[in-house]
Amino acid sequence: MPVRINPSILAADFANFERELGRISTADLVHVDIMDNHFVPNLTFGLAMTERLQELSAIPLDVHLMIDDPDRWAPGYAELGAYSVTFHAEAAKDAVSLARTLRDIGARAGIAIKPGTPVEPFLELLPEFDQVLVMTVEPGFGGQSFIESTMPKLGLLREAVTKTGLDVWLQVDGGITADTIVIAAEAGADTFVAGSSVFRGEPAEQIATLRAAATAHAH
Ligand SMILES: O=C(CO)[C@@H](O)[C@H](O)COP(=O)(O)O
Ligand SMILES: [Fe+2]
Repeated sequence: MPVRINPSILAADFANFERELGRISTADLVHVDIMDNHFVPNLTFGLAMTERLQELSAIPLDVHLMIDDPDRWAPGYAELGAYSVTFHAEAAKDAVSLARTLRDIGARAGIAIKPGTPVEPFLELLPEFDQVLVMTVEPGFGGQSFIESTMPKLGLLREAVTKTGLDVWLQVDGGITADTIVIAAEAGADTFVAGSSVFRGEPAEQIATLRAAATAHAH
């Protein structure tokens, strides 16, 4: 199964995004964390900065919205050209309707769940989404430790995706390193977000290491 490695620019130098994007050119997508200091206790940036990243980036954008009222804001990220737009189930008023809007605009539609949110209610909704993001840390900050107790959710998702034959990517985000990526790949993930572990070292080397480990253990 193909795997995808998506570095999170939350761990990059915010004053040098153009240079930082150049350091991750071997990645599949660039993960862009949008935080509003309401849904999570941290603040990053919004539409204007993302629009500029879309212009600068040679690889597609994987937008992760950690914001209240995604029903209002998410379509704007699809309209600016983001390849994938993922919003949180806990914040959305009508997740299915929002996913349909995102797809109509031309983006892949993703739904994210926090570590404490059960996955079962979403299994029958899988045809409505292109990606499910199982958060492996509490959303809000980079550099946290991987929460392994989230892994059974991936098992359920992988089983449902295999059974239905749908093209739904299963993403993990938070605390992904060369060690934890093996656990997540074995559990069923195929799309991996990594911030600190990519930007802390030499990004091209880190991306290659993560890709090799995930490929060796993916389903
Ligand atoms: O969404 C988030 C955090 O809420 C992430 O995308 C982080 O940016 C991942 O950072 P690391 O855990 O890999 O440092
Ligand atoms: Fe993220």
